[in-house]
Amino acid sequence: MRDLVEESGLMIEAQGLRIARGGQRLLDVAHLRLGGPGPTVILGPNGAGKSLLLRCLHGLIGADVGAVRQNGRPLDGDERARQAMVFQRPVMLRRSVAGNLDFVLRRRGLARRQRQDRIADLLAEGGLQSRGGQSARSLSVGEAQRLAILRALATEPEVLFLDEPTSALDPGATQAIEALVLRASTRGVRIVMVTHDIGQARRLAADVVVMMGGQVVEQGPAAQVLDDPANGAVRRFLAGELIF
Ligand SMILES: Nc1ncnc2c1ncn2[C@@H]1O[C@H](COP(=O)(O)OP(=O)(O)OP(=O)(O)O)[C@@H](O)[C@H]1O
Repeated sequence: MRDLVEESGLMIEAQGLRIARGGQRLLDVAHLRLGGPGPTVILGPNGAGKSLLLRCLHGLIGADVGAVRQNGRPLDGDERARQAMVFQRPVMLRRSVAGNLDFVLRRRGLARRQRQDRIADLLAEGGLQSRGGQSARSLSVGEAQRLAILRALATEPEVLFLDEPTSALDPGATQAIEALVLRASTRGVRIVMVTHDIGQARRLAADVVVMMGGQVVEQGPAAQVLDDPANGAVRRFLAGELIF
């Protein structure tokens, strides 16, 4: 397997992560390193543990045992501040579209003029130039997801976790999100994205992690994992068989 660490400044590493509830193993990840320059896509069927893993990597939930390290350091406040996360169904603040971005920029301590410039840039980046004054809660689902990503990008994260950001979207809205994510990746934001859409993994991923039954069953460069997986269950999943 290619060593992903050498290619990027930022490396996230999970070691011996285990979560069990009611005697059932939900997550059991022996070792995972995320550090390549392009997007990493975490792929797998429903209930595979993809969201749990993402939440652990972002420090939202702690594993029963095991640890997440970023750049060799425990995931403390300073390290977490370098991360942002966008959820499947983002919650918008009860403010305008611009107000949602302004909220984040204020917390970063930007002066009014700087905030205005940055908001204009972000709205243009997300194709929401004409929506700045509109209530964020009145946006379409696709527009709201774009705003959620812009709001995350407004924190200037080094790593952006995305949990199935296009699962409720049609192809056009999905394309707009994927373009936004790829531009962020090109600018150097480390993308780690969960999906169960194999086509999306093919379109976006530089590296792929496949999860099943709470475990990482395959990981590596996208072409290798998607076209020539070693694991039989992964082969069947990628071939479109119903895996559960
Ligand atoms: N707080 C919890 N308590 C008990 N079980 C949980 C909890 N959170 C998640 N689970 C269970 O852990 C398993 C993995 O859930 P997870 O949401 O990570 O799956 P997933 O791969 O993201 O699936 P999907 O694609 O459907 O979102 C599921 O069986 C889920 O019911």
